[in-house]
Amino acid sequence: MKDVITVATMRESDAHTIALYVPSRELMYRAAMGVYQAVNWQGKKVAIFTGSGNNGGDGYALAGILADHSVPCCLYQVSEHYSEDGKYYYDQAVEKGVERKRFSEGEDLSRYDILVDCLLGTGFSGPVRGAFQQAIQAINRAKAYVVSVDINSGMNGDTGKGDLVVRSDLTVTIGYLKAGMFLGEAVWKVGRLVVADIGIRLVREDFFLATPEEMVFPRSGLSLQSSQVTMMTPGEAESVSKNGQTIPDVAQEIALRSQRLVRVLGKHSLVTDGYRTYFMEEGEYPAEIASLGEGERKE
Ligand SMILES: NC(=O)C1=CN([C@@H]2O[C@H](COP(=O)(O)OP(=O)(O)OC[C@H]3O[C@@H](n4cnc5c(N)ncnc54)[C@H](OP(=O)(O)O)[C@@H]3O)[C@@H](O)[C@H]2O)[C@@H](O)CC1
Ligand SMILES: [K+]
Repeated sequence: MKDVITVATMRESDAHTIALYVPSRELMYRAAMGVYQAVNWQGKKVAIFTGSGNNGGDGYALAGILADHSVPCCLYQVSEHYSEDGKYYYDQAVEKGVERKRFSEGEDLSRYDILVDCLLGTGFSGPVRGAFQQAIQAINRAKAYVVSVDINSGMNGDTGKGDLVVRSDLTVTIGYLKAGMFLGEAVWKVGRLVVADIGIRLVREDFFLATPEEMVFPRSGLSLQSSQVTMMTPGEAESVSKNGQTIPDVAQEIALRSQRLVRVLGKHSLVTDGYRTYFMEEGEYPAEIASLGEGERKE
């Protein structure tokens, strides 16, 4: 069972960890090292796309690590701005002789085997702006293997939504899984998903990724094996959402009011009793669980 968290929890946990335990620069290095360790880079031509925040900073730190391991890479900068830690690792990458380019539309990316997406992370909000749009389109058009760092750029980490989102072959999420990656269309934008543990102290637990056997509901005493399950589609949950509620918010509210489990169907179904909320891990499920609640779909 793994924690799945909201962007707010991730950002608070980052800040808490930085304030009390680990300097932010060290966390950024660990994030980049986590990405480095998740991919076989040897013999590959690599381009790293960087934005203006700390997600871009992860990319600069990765460029330095790749240079240390004699893996050639080119930085494509989509913004002229840097975070403080990002600038530190950018300067290091420059010192190490990493090639750099300002990204421009129509860039030929066909020579690269791996594209790394460090454009936008948990600081992203609203529709994708400016040159970031062209960069995301260029990454999605390319034939190369795409690695997204932390969150696929353009995706809202809480809802999984986004009009223009990087499609990755691999997403290395930093610290903890983010809820948006399991909701709606997002699951089809994320290829393989791995977590880079960088020693973030979690300030609270939100949701969990679990097998059906691991899903227990101590506060309500309800059980997935019982018949007390209301089934909903994501569209049905969204249709009753109010005041910006996300799908987990809606499901939790309905579960608490009805004192039943609510299961929102999807590649990773969400199951909640209002107190504990799980996303189902992929896998073969026993027939009685797979068919649970049929005929009980919410109208
Ligand atoms: N120390 C830590 O906490 C650690 C954080 N880590 C990493 O940092 C990431 C979070 O970094 P972050 O907070 O700097 O935000 P991030 O996602 O890079 O981007 C923000 C920038 O994007 C821009 N922007 C926003 N919306 C936009 C839009 N719609 N369209 C276009 N641009 C838009 C906005 O620019 P502005 O418009 O304000 O100039 C802003 O500057 C996190 O995901 C993880 O990867 C790890 O290294 C571990 C340690
Ligand atoms: K990203």
